[in-house]
Amino acid sequence: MCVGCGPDHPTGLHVTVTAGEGLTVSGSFTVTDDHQGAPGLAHGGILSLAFDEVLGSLIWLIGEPAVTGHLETSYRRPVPVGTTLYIGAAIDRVDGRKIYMSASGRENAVDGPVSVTASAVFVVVPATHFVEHGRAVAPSELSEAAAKVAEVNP
Ligand SMILES: CCCCCCCC/C=C\CCCCCCCC(=O)SCCNC(=O)CCNC(=O)[C@H](O)C(C)(C)COP(=O)(O)OP(=O)(O)OC[C@H]1O[C@@H](n2cnc3c(N)ncnc32)[C@H](O)[C@@H]1OP(=O)(O)O
Repeated sequence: MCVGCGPDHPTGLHVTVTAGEGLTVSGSFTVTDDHQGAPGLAHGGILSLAFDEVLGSLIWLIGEPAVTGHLETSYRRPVPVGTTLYIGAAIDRVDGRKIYMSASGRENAVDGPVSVTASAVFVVVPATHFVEHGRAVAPSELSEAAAKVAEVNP
């Protein structure tokens, strides 16, 4: 039910992400009428969510839970409704619990014009973070997340 990536989420972004070489991922997000801000254009906050999602996917490669500490987004070109953004993201460096990441989103092709760039600091947290701070979740929700780590990075 993740609003960024959950395939069954009725109003989510349905971002898809694939692991790449090294500590990289690539994702895509198609902007629909549900994501409009100004007439005909994507809302910047929605684009920021798509980037948070793709950047957040990098933590599956590390296998440690982490949360977004800081996310900075630069909007370089307007993104029309109907665009598919191809988002490439990478871990640039790790400093203690801090994971520095960056990403760029290109319009309608992996080599299309750059529309949005972002950088982020994710902070590694213990798995208990989600239990202590989240609403009560079924054990199956956490075990599904743990299984995803094993699947992506055996
Ligand atoms: C049985 C297995 C179960 C596995 C379960 C896995 C489930 C995972 C499922 C799916 C995950 C993928 C989903 C991705 C979704 C997208 C990501 C999101 O939307 S996350 C939500 C939004 N973000 C928050 O809600 C954070 C809220 N903030 C906090 O919780 C804390 O402030 C936190 C953890 C970020 C830091 O708090 P502190 O007390 O733990 O850590 P301190 O000691 O303050 O900082 C540690 C280091 O980090 C730096 N730091 C802290 N906050 C920072 C910030 N905001 N920006 C930059 N650096 C920061 C500090 O300067 C410090 O650095 P120095 O070690 O001194 O060098």
